[in-house]
This record gives sequence, structure tokens and C-alpha cells, in this order.
Amino acid sequence: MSDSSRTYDVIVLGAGPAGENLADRTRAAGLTSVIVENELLGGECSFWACEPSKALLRPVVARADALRVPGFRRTAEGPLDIPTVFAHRDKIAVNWTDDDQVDWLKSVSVDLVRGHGRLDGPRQVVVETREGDSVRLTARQVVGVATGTVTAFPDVPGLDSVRPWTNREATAASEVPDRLAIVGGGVVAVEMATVWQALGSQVTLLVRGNEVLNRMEPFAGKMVAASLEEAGVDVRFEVTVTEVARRDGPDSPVHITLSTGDSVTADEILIATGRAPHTADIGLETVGLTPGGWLEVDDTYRVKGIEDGWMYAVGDVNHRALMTHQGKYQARIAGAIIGARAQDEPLDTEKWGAHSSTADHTAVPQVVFTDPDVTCVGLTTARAEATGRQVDVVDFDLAHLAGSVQYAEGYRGKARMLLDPERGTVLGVTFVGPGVQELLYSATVAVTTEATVEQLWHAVPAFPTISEVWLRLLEAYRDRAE
Ligand SMILES: Cc1cc2nc3c(=O)[nH]c(=O)nc-3n(C[C@H](O)[C@H](O)[C@H](O)COP(=O)(O)OP(=O)(O)OC[C@H]3O[C@@H](n4cnc5c(N)ncnc54)[C@H](O)[C@@H]3O)c2cc1C
Ligand SMILES: NC(=O)c1ccc[n+]([C@@H]2O[C@H](COP(=O)([O-])OP(=O)(O)OC[C@H]3O[C@@H](n4cnc5c(N)ncnc54)[C@H](O)[C@@H]3O)[C@@H](O)[C@H]2O)c1
Repeated sequence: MSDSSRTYDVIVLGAGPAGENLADRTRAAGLTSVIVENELLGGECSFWACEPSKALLRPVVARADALRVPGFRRTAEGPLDIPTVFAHRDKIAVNWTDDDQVDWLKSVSVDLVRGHGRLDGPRQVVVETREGDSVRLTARQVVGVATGTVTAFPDVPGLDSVRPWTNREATAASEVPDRLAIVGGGVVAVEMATVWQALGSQVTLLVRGNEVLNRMEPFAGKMVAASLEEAGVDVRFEVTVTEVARRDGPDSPVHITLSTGDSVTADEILIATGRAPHTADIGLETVGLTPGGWLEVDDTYRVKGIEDGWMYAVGDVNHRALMTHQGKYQARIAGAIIGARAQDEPLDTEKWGAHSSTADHTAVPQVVFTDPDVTCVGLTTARAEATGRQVDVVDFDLAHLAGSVQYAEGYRGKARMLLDPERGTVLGVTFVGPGVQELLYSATVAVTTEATVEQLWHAVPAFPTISEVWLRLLEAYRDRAE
């Protein structure tokens, strides 16, 4: 066991997508940066979340799509080649190794210290390495916290004793349980229900409320729930799990008691009830913050309540938008801010300025990779109502497009656009339907550039693509006004 100490301009705690980008961008701004990682470089996203889950979803959704294409249906009717699906997933997760990421880190001249990092007073981080050594890191400028999240477990008697699946088992397992119960109705729950039902499990989805995807437009959740039911998922609404037990020994099935008095028996139970900040054991108490909490930041990603503003937080841990692309956006902006502050340069914090986090507030894009896809960016009608914001709402049924008729027989999909009634600018868009995920960027550009309806009339979508939904939305808006 040995102790050592080093000094850098910037210390980044956690090498998920947000931390990696923060280290890279601060280095690019001329600062010296070190990153501390306890598991694998790439974080939850690369190994137990986005990447493996999408690798599992892709064959499932491709097959569902193929089954809707005349002339191809019979070919697609065969079963999924499950060992190959798992092998493909393993390849996408690089067999849970991070050598490529280590090479990348070297290529951008960021140092790496592997081990568990804890704050130890202002600008100090002590890393306990796997070899039992202790490395003290001192930051001349900034400590950036990007430690992400872990599964938030509901308080259910017996849960500790049944080895519940989290996102880790749900994305990395290579055996298909005969029966899988999923608790939750958010994105993880519906994506994983889509995967495991198609891989051969009988999935029961236990939803506390009366809809899934309850932060999105209501039609999105309705369409996804209907499609899950068609695929054979047993979707139960307004149920709470009151107790779980493997009654006949540790390898026996899980008996799940519900608030309705009913019960469900499953081989595994997946907890998909949200995320908790990964901050319980990072030394927050040594800098006057409460361990286990989210790190609230200002609009320059400085953690609130820290004297001298030496601490930043990006990615999931600041609780702004729990998605990889948004964490990376935050890291790019925070990196530029930290660089500018280190050089005493003025910040451009105007709306959409180089040092502003405007997109966090107005234009967070998301794709839910189910069948159908759900994509949305910006404002929803519920959010507009909650904040008292006046909006014009335009809906369109995607089944009526030449592009969707070409895409699939019996295409089902919906679009909604929210407009500022005064300025005629796009404030929010939701598309639900097979193959709409690649449309999301067009909607994001419309929201972030504050495109007006007049301008959008000149953005001509190709015929016959699903992008013609933009034209139909504009026509519906025009016809309403006339
Ligand atoms: C099943 C699932 C699917 C998802 N799919 C998508 C998707 O398709 N698209 C999308 O945009 N988002 C998706 N997400 C969300 C996405 O995974 C997160 O938003 C993203 O991983 C957050 O990145 P991050 O860098 O903030 O944190 P993380 O990826 O959680 O990385 C944090 C890193 O910090 C390390 N760390 C923590 N504490 C310490 C410490 N004390 N010392 C050293 N290292 C430490 C951890 O080991 C980890 O590597 C999904 C999430 C789940 C659960
Ligand atoms: N494709 C993507 O972009 C993608 C995919 C997966 C996850 N993610 C992100 O990861 C994060 C985590 O996803 P998630 O689905 O775990 O969380 P979530 O917050 O999206 O959904 C949690 C769900 O669990 C329910 N819930 C909460 N507590 C409960 C309890 N005690 N009992 C029963 N139900 C309960 C909530 O009502 C909600 O339906 C999200 O922010 C999501 O955006 C993104």
C-alpha cells in the first residue's frame, strides 16, 4: 500500500459519457485534466444501459417492421436467433471491456486514475485504487462530478432477498427467464418489456399509474401500451407491489403480492422505477453537502452551495435530463465555461450562447426505442398547461402519409406540434410511429433555431418519406387559421 499525490487543473469524478466529455473539453480548453473511474470507462450507458439495450431492441423492432412489409412478411415470421442476438449485444458492449476508451483517453491527453474517488475538502479528491493504494488529487481550478445514477429501489418488503434485476441484469443477461415481472412504467420498463417478451419471456408489466411514459404526450403511452399488449405482454395498470418473496427457497420463483390483492409469479423481477444519484459515498459531507442527494447546478453547471464555485456537476447526477446526449451537451458547455473562467474571459450566457445551457430548459430530445418509436423534443401539452404557457396544438395522423404507407402496411402513428401563437415558432414536437426516430433531429433543429411556420414552408420534405409529416402539420395549422 502506498500514497501519492498529484495536481491538475481539473479533476473529473466518473468516466461515463458526461465525465469523458468534460475531461476532453477542459483539456481542449488548454487545461490539464484527470479522470477518476471505479468501473469501466464509458459508464452505465456503454455497458448496462443505452448501448446493450439498443443492441437487444434492434432485432426485435426490425423483425416487427419486416412483418408489416408485404412480400417480406413470410420470411420474417421465423423466430429470432437468440444466441446471435446476445452475441451481437456482447459485441456492442465490447464484452464489458474498456480498452478502446482507454486508448481514446490517451489520444486526447487526459490522465486516468482507476479507483473509487471521494472528495476530501475543497478541490481535493482521494482515490482508493483497486490495489489498495491511495492517490490524493488536488485541483487548481475545478472538480467536475459526473458520477451518474444507480437504480432507485422502491421500499417493498422482501425486495432485498429476491435478487431483483436492475438495468444491469436486464441489459446483460444471456438467459431468458420464462416469466419476467417488470415494475415501473417509464422508459426502461417499456423498452425492456419490448425486448424480453420478444426473446421469449412472458412479461408482466406492473404500472403504478394509469399510463406508461407519463411524462410524454398521452397518446404516446397509449400506443406503446397497446402494442406491448398485442405482443403478449400482460400490462396491469394501477397496481402497487406490496411484498415479494421467493417462498420455496432462493432459487424458487418470485411471488409478487399486489395492492389489488392479486398476485403474480415470475422467475425474475426487474425494478425499473427510476434512478437515484450516485453520490452516497463521494465525500459530499466534506464540502458541506448532503450525501446521497442530487447535485443542483446553476446555469453554468456550478454546484449550488459551494463557496468559490470550484465544483461542477454534469450528466445524470445534476438531475436535469437523464440522457446520454444531454449529459454530453452539458459537458461540452461546462468545458467551455471552465476554460473561459480559467482564462478570465467573459462568458456568453445569452440564450443559445456558447456558455448557456438553453437546451436543457427548452429542447431536450428523447427517443424511446420501442415498437412504435416514441420521439419528442421541447414542450408537451401537459407541461404547457402546468406552466400556464399559451400554445397552439396541431395533430396529424401519420397513417395518412404516402411515406408511411410505403414504410409499412397498416402503419399506425401520430404527430403533435406545439407552436407559440404570437411568434409562430415551434416549441415542441412528438412523433410516434415505426421508423420515426430519425425525424427527431429535424424537430430539434426547428425548436433550437426557433424556426417560424413561414420558414418551415421552405423546408421541403422529400416524397414519399415520413418527413412529409412536417408539410401536413403546416397545412393543418394553415387550414385551421383560414
Ligand atoms: C436501461 C437504460 C437504457 C438507457 N438508454 C438510453 C438511451 O438509449 N439513450 C440515452 O440518451 N440515455 C439512455 N439511458 C440513460 C443513460 O444511460 C444515462 O443518461 C447516462 O449513462 C448518464 O451518463 P453519466 O455520464 O451522467 O453517468 P453514468 O453513465 O452513470 O457514468 C457515471 C460513471 O461514474 C463512475 N463513478 C461513480 N461514482 C464514482 C466514484 N466515486 N469514483 C469513481 N468513479 C465513479 C461510475 O462507475 C460510472 O462509470 C438509459 C438508461 C438506462 C438505465
Ligand atoms: N431511450 C432513452 O432515452 C432511455 C432509455 C432508458 C432510460 N432512459 C432514462 O433513464 C432514466 C431512468 O429510466 P426509468 O424508466 O428507470 O425511470 P423513469 O423515471 O422514466 O420511470 C420510472 C417509472 O417508475 C414509476 N415508479 C416510480 N416509483 C415507483 C414505485 N415505488 N412503484 C411503482 N412504480 C414506480 C414511475 O411512475 C415511472 O413510471 C430516465 O430518466 C430515462 O429518460 C432513457
